Amino acid sequence: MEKIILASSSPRRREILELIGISFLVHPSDVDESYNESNSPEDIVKQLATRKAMDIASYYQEGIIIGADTIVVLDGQILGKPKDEEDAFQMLNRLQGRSHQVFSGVAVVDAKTREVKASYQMTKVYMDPLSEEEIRLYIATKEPMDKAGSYGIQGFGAIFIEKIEGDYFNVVGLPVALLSTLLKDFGIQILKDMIHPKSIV
Ligand SMILES: Cc1cn([C@H]2C[C@H](O)[C@@H](COP(=O)(O)OP(=O)(O)OP(=O)(O)O)O2)c(=O)[nH]c1=O
Repeated sequence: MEKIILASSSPRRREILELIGISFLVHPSDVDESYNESNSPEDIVKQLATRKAMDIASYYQEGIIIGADTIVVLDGQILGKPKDEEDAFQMLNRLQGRSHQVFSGVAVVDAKTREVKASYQMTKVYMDPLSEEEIRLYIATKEPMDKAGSYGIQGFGAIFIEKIEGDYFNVVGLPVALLSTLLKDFGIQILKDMIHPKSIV
């Protein structure tokens, strides 16, 4: 059976992969995550996911490497992770009371052949109005600081997400149904090949 390697430092991505019961190793990439602002959001997340997966593929003779990248898009402008608390405040102040898009790219690389398959998902997220005080209280939890758009739908942020249209896991950082489709292109069927015996109850 092929070894699966998650090229990510994100605990959320690890938890999502654990949810579906596959066995994998974690090997985070520290490649440069800069991008060309004139590219489309979908191209940016696919490129960054591919860059992370290709970087880690270079350490292995064989195995299937998974990379991912998530950004928030508001009025055509990309919001990544906040630089500091003030930046988080600015982002949340812009996002509150309206909808935005979350794009996640996923790339799967076969380390042996260097074949790459990359795709993306978009989820529309509606955020409730937030007062300045609420934004400051939320920032004080530190939850925003390592997340695109400065919020986590899976944490305290759940309190002010009114609804979403699209894949929830895409917002958290790993659109797992899309990943499953990409893995099929490499001959891997999660339910048939990969479910870890310990996860079956
Ligand atoms: C919008 C949103 C983002 N996020 C997270 C997902 C990603 O981890 C992060 C965006 O940063 P990324 O650069 O995509 O990922 P990362 O730096 O955390 O990890 P790595 O590059 O090593 O894979 O924002 C949430 O956890 N919840 C949310 O609701």
